[in-house]
Formats: sequence, structure tokens, C-alpha cells
Amino acid sequence: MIQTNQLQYTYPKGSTISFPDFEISSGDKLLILGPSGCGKTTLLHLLGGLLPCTNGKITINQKDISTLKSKEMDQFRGDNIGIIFQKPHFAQALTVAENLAFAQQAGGKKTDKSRIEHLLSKLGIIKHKDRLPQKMSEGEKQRLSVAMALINKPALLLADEPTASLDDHHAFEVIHLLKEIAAEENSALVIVTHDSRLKEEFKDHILTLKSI
Ligand SMILES: Nc1ncnc2c1ncn2[C@@H]1O[C@H](COP(=O)(O)OP(=O)(O)OP(=O)(O)O)[C@@H](O)[C@H]1O
Repeated sequence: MIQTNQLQYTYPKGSTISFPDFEISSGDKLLILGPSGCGKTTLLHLLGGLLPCTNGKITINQKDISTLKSKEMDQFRGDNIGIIFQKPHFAQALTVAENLAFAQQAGGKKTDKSRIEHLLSKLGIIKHKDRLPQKMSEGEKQRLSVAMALINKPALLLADEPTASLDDHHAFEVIHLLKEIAAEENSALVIVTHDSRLKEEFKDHILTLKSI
């Protein structure tokens, strides 16, 4: 489903970071663990096609994404990739359901109310459907960002530090939900984090990055 090969990124100021190769199949999961500043967010942005890799190759669903032009990448991402960012982004003037409908349209899909309601129920935030995101707690906003990432049934789900600032109970709850929904939808799940509490949840599906 996704494979990386000799991936490198050079920042505008000139420092280069190299990443180990890895491969994940559909429905499989990988925890990318490493200390602050080791390049986790950079790697996630490369995998999501938000940054172009300087060297090497990322293949997603048999497509080498480094060959895609910016607009083609946007289209490819809309069709194949869901991203849960460290800080959620919502349209504040739209309700929760409208945000999700907007994400469906942005992904070139028609509004599918039953998909929206299914995800909101699954994530335990259906009561917020017709409310504005700013009325939600931080934990609920995080669940909404999970729904936003999953709305178009991505083959690849990327999550950047989804448990940062959550206590043990909520951290494991979010991880269980991500694993459950990814497995249910046969999405490959990649989480980047410094949160070593998650090791026990991923056991032999862990890639450790070293400090640079
Ligand atoms: N635009 C940039 N220009 C130069 N260096 C950068 C840039 N963005 C990030 N870096 C550096 O590259 C390294 C990796 O950054 P990155 O944000 O990917 O790390 P991270 O592992 O996600 O860190 P954290 O866990 O603290 O979010 C860091 O040393 C950072 O200072």
C-alpha cells in the first residue's frame, strides 16, 4: 500500500534529514516513534505529499507520489489520504456536519449524510452535529479532526501526535478508536509520536527514529 525508499528531505536552510525505509500493507498499522525534533512531522508531511521529498521515493497505491505535480497531488491526497494534524483546523462559521460535508466536497465527493452521521456516532460526538466546532471540548475537537480525516474513506490515514496532551485514559481511547476504524475500513494507519505510552499498543509495528 505504502513504501518508502531512501527518503531524504533538505530544509531550505540546508540541513538534510534521512529516513529509514518502511512498507505497510492495507489495513496494517505503524507507529513512528522518536524524540522531539527528530523529523516526525517532516516525515508525515512527506508521506501526505504536503512537502516534496528531496531524494528517494514514496509509493502509495502503486503511485510514485514524487512524480505528481501540485494539483495532481491535491487530487491524489483527496482520493487516498486522510491526515489528522497536531492542531485541528475547522471552518469556524460552519457546523460540525457542514465541516464534514465541506470535506466531502473538497475531496470531489457528494454530501453523504449517512457517512457523516455514522462517523459522528462512532466517535461519540453526534450530539454536536448541528453545533459550531468552537463549542466543543478539546477532546471532542480532536475526535472531529479524526472524522474529518476519515470522511472520504482514505486508503492511508496519517496522524501527527494524536495523543499529545491527553491523559492516559483519553490517549488510549483515541488510539483504540483509530485502530478500530482503520481496521474496519481497511485503511493503513501511520501515527507519528514521541508518546512512548503507545508502544504497548503497537508492539512489533514500531519504527524508531533517532535524534538528528
Ligand atoms: N522549515 C525548516 N527549516 C529548517 N529546519 C527545520 C524546518 N522545519 C523543521 N526544521 C528542523 O528539522 C528538525 C525536524 O523537525 P520536525 O518538526 O519534523 O521534528 P519533530 O520530530 O516532528 O518534532 P516535534 O516532536 O517537536 O514536533 C528539527 O530539528 C527542526 O528544528
